Amino acid sequence: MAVIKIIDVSKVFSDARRKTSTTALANIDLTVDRNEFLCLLGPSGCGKSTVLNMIAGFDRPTTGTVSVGGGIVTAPGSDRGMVFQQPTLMPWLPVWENVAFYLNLRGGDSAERRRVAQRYIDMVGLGGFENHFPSELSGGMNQRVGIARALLMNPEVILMDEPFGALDEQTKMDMQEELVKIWQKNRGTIVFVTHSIDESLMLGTHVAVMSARPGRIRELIEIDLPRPRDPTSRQFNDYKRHLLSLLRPEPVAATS
Ligand SMILES: Nc1ncnc2c1ncn2[C@@H]1O[C@H](COP(=O)(O)OP(=O)(O)OP(=O)(O)O)[C@@H](O)[C@H]1O
Repeated sequence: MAVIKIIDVSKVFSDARRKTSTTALANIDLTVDRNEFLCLLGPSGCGKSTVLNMIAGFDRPTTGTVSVGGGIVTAPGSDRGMVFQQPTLMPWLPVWENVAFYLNLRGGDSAERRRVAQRYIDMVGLGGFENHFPSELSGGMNQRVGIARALLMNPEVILMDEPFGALDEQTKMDMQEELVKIWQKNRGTIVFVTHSIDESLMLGTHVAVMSARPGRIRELIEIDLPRPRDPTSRQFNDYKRHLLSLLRPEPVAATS
């Protein structure tokens, strides 16, 4: 069943001061079903974040519609949790209060908020660090805090914008494994932006390959690989070859 529906969406950014405009997206159609893990893959500047921001409700399409759970998106909402490349934590709050941030906004019993937060802290493997402050944690651990905070909202969809982009290779692989485990356990729908072919193949049930600006969906591919995925397997590399060919610049027609 479709949770996210993007229908004929274009996005033009206008700069009144410079009197210029940029067509970031042109006529995008994309459907994401419940429990899918969709990776949006494409070169820098092709509009991946723009698509995610429109699903999140941070931005509006110039034409076309984006809907989540049957309703047209007009603003951010608690049905969509966002995880950014930099985890945007409150440095003055300990881990557990960062994770419980949205519960804190609602008020209520502190012991109960702490209990709920602990569940998600344990889920992302941060048990024992509840009372640490973000400055006392590594980049990967802070990113786990951001993921726990998004999971706690129990949103319909989780939107992730290159969440592991700033991490070293080893931490990135650990986090990918962890995220897949959490997704397998909780299910739910994830849209994950990346420019890494390997990352998209390690994670996605589907990969939507975007073309360079103006962004379009070149192909939506279902990834039929067993988990845990083996990046050295023949099937993995068959997909990789195909994705590479899609990401190569489209040939320009020759002129005489
Ligand atoms: N607020 C904005 N105002 C003007 N132009 C914008 C704005 N946001 C994005 N753009 C332009 O839209 C295009 C797509 O940007 P976007 O950030 O969505 O790409 P991306 O694929 O996520 O890139 P990257 O992988 O480098 O983060 C780019 O040309 C960018 O300059």
